[in-house]
Amino acid sequence: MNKIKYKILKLIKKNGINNKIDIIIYNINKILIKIELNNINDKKKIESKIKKCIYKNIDKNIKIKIISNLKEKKYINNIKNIIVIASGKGGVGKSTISANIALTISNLGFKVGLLDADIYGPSIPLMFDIENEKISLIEIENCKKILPIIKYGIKILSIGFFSELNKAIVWRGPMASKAIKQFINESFWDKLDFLIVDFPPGTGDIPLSIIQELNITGVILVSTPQIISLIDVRKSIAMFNLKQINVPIIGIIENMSFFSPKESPNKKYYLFGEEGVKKMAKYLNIKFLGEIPIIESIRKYSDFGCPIVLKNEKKIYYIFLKIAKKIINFTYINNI
Ligand SMILES: Nc1ncnc2c1ncn2[C@@H]1O[C@H](COP(=O)(O)OP(=O)(O)OP(=O)(O)O)[C@@H](O)[C@H]1O
Repeated sequence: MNKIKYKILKLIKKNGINNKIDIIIYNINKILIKIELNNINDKKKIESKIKKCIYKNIDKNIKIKIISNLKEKKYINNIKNIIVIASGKGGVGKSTISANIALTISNLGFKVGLLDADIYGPSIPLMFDIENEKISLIEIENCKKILPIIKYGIKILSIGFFSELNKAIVWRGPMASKAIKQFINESFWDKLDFLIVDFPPGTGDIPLSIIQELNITGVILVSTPQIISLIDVRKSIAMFNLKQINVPIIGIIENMSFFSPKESPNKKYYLFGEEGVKKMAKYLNIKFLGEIPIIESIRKYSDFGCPIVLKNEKKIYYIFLKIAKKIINFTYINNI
């Protein structure tokens, strides 16, 4: 047995696969190969190379099972891109940015869904004035599915629809990730080009277990320029970069960058510090996607249930348009 094991290891190395590998031979016809991967996307390619060389050089009737240290994430057929909007700290504008980006991408002609997965404070229903909407089910191929609510041309589901107002739900990691998974897999999104996910802030076990379940195309981080927010967002960056997680970071957005009073629009007051996110992005070699100033109407229209990009405020719309185009470009490059 050891002879065969050694032969297979040699063959695998000869085929240019240098990953750490362990081989268990049950009997001459059945082997298990454990392989250490850095990226789950390499699994299929390596698997087929290994199988090919064993079939060709040893025996084409051997049953080979290959397992890896990284878990394969579920791919959702009808959703082309899942974009997560995350932050280190709460209250930095993650939901505001999720809502406005979703609407801007939709305005460019894409089919967009918005999933409010922020179990700590789901605010999308308020921002879209759909707090009192009732969720309905639809039967598709003998299966009951949740029907997202359609508002301003996008499909929306929020964890807030399933919790009574003013009643806090005590979520645990597995419970939250199961609920989010159900939201994605057991809802009738139909075909989507983009599903924007407003993520719970931080690096606790809840965001972590959700990330492990989803096939995320890329993440966008949001931070204000103040030090306390930067410290927390760096923890989130480290989490997304973890070998076991390995979610591509599309870039970072600086929110509440500065304030310009109406009477002197060219003057900028850096209330939370100047260009903190921009500098950090450069230092960490992360793409800086744009800065959004503090503007009263952003807050006002969100509270009224109609995100600012739907209003005729060209300057703000162009800020979101530039960011949206960077996201779309990222997905084009990544989906090739
Ligand atoms: N650029 C901005 N200018 C003015 N107000 C803003 C801006 N960005 C966000 N806000 C306001 O700040 C508040 C917090 O924003 P938001 O709810 O989007 O943050 P969040 O990070 O999603 O918070 P949470 O983690 O609590 O869900 C909201 O009232 C929102 O309208």
